[in-house]
Order: sequence, then C-alpha cells, then structure tokens
Amino acid sequence: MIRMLTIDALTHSYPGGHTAVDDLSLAVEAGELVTVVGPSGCGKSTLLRCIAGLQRPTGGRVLLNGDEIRDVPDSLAMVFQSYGRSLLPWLSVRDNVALVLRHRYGSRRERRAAALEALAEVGLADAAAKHPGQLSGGMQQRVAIARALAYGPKLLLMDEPFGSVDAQTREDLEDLLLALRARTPVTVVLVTHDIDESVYLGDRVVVLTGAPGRVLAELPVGLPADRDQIKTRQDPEFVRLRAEVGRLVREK
Ligand SMILES: Nc1ncnc2c1ncn2[C@@H]1O[C@H](COP(=O)(O)OP(=O)(O)OP(=O)(O)O)[C@@H](O)[C@H]1O
Repeated sequence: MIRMLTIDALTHSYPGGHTAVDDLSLAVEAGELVTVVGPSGCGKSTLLRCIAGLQRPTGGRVLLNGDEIRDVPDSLAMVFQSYGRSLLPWLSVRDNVALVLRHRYGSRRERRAAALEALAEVGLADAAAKHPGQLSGGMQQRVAIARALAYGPKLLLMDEPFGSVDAQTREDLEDLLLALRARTPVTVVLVTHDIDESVYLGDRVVVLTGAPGRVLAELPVGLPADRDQIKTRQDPEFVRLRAEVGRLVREK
C-alpha cells in the first residue's frame, strides 16, 4: 500500500545557511490526524510549508501518494493561525468560501450553494452574507475551516489553527475539527504549541527536537476516538501522555 505522506530525510536551510529542519523523517497514513509539537523555532512551520510545496527541501524528499511534491498539490488545503489575514475582507463570508471552488463548479450559483453548505457544516449558515470583519475571531476561523474542507482536500495542513482565540472558543473549534473529520475522509497534520491540544486531537503525537527540528518521539494516542473535553482530559491515558509529551518537549 502506498502511504499518503512520506517525509524522507527532509532538510531545509534558508538562504544565509540557517537550517530550520534537519534530516526529518515521518510517515502519515490516509485518514490519520497527526499532531506535531516542539519547542518554539524548531521548524514546525517550515516543515508544513515543505509539505505544502510552498518551499522546496534543500535535502531529502516529501512524497504525497508516492509522488514527490514539487508544487502546491491540488489535493491539499491549509489553515493558518492568523484568520485575519487568510480571509479577504472585501468579500462576503460565502464568497470567501466560493472563491476556492472555481475548479469544481462551473457556475457561480453552484459555487455559492456549495459554499453555503460548507458554512452550514460549521454552524455559520446565518453569517453567509456578512463580511469577515463583522465576525468574531473564532467565527472567522470557522469560515477558514469551512473553506478548507469545501475544497475537498485529501490532506489538510493546519498551522497553529486555534492559537489566536480564547480558551472556550479553542475547545469549540477543536471539537468542530474532530466532528468534521469524523464525517470526511481527510488526513490532517496539525502543528500546535499546546501540549494538551496535541494529545486531545491526535491519533498520534509527533514531538520534534529543538532547532533544527528532527523527530524526537512519536506517541500513539490510545484514547477512544470519541473525545470529550471533560471526560477525555480526565482519562489516565490523557494525563500520562500529556506528562510524557511535556517532558519530551522540555528535554528537546
Ligand atoms: N523565511 C525565512 N528566512 C530565514 N529564516 C527563517 C525563515 N522562516 C523561518 N526561519 C527560521 O527558521 C527557524 C524555524 O522557523 P519556523 O517558523 O519553521 O519554526 P516554528 O517551530 O514554526 O516556530 P514557532 O514555534 O515559534 O512558530 C527559525 O529559526 C526561524 O527564524
């Protein structure tokens, strides 16, 4: 069987010689949700940009379904931390989502209908005609998630997606992601600074070393797939893993 994503001895050095990621290898199976944690500056965003084809590796390779990524793949969507910069402020929320559907639907009417459906999935059907500036940060991030999923990606890359919202909204968005993912066959690689979040969301937690980033440990998460913000966080497996990931991140 061909793996969805294979990162094979990936190295990325920026012009000037700074090596952000060094000899990093990782495999992700179709349908998995892998979370990536590591100390600040260890190259997490660089890793995601190399997977997204936005940056070329200076060493090693990234393969998607067995093919080397040389450009931004069609089957990929990305959600960033800064929702403020990822939505176009002059377009309605519905048109922000419809914009990415040009390749899938011929007519504007079809695109808008599909966008509405995606917004309904994230509980924002009523906000479709509003502009991003009229929504809270959490709602804007819901729009970004709706847009990413409306596109129908096989692989979803998320870079600190819930890092800019308050704690309650963060929990709501975490559960939204888990619910959407249970309904859609999508593979997710999610970078986070938050150790609890890495365990709560992940099927597997990948801990990177300090800069330059390499894989320090991979921990399978032996929690039931059906996660709950209160029950899961009290589960002894959650408590054990959170302590272990915390120890590894500090160990670097
Ligand atoms: N465009 C760039 N040019 C030069 N150096 C860069 C560039 N982008 C990132 N770096 C450097 O590469 C290293 C890794 O950066 P990266 O943003 O990938 O790390 P990160 O783990 O995502 O960081 P953080 O956890 O703080 O968000 C850092 O030392 C950073 O300064």
